[in-house]
Amino acid sequence: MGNIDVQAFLEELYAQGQANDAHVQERGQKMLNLEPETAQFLHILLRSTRRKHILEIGTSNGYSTTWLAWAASEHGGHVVSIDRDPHKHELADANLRQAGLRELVDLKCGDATEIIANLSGPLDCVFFDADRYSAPAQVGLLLPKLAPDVFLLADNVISHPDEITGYLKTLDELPQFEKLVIPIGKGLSVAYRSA
Ligand SMILES: C[S@@+](CC[C@H](N)C(=O)[O-])C[C@H]1O[C@@H](n2cnc3c(N)ncnc32)[C@H](O)[C@@H]1O
Repeated sequence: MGNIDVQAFLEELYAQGQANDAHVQERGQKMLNLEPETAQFLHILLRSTRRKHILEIGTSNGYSTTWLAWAASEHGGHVVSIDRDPHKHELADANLRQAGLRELVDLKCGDATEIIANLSGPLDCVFFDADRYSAPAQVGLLLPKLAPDVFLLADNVISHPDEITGYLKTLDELPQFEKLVIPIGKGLSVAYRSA
């Protein structure tokens, strides 16, 4: 991972994202980074449970991806992260290089549902942070690719309750999963199935 101070890098990257989002008008140009406390919670969760095969849907400029890859780096894991925006894909590439974590991340550029259809498993953690309307179909495609012991995580439960309803309903149809919503940041849905 090199000698970089990843925590300091992440603080700077978050500040850059906030500054960008304050001045750009178009939503597609905003970075919409995860709240730092949510990102840190994911980092602790993934590190402590030694997640090795992590999928992130919604890379943006790589802020949350860096947190996930940093967690994975502790125990030989890796991350696949998807975003359809080529400019953000390039930013994430540069940011992960700067963080010294690029080799742990497979960045994929394109529509998440299409990419997921061709992805191989097993995955032991999926983090949904993109187009919430597509998430139910993505869960369906991912089910056969999930490890027996797996987390399904999704942000924006409190901030976008209407948009995330379909995803939460889909989770309700999966009785093997224990679920809760943590009121951290914009509201994090945590679903866990044990082996
Ligand atoms: C909220 S941002 C992700 C923020 C990022 N996880 C972070 O914390 O730094 C959502 C991202 O999802 C991407 N996105 C939205 N819908 C998508 C889709 N259907 N397929 C691929 N990417 C998508 C957008 O381009 C955007 O960069």
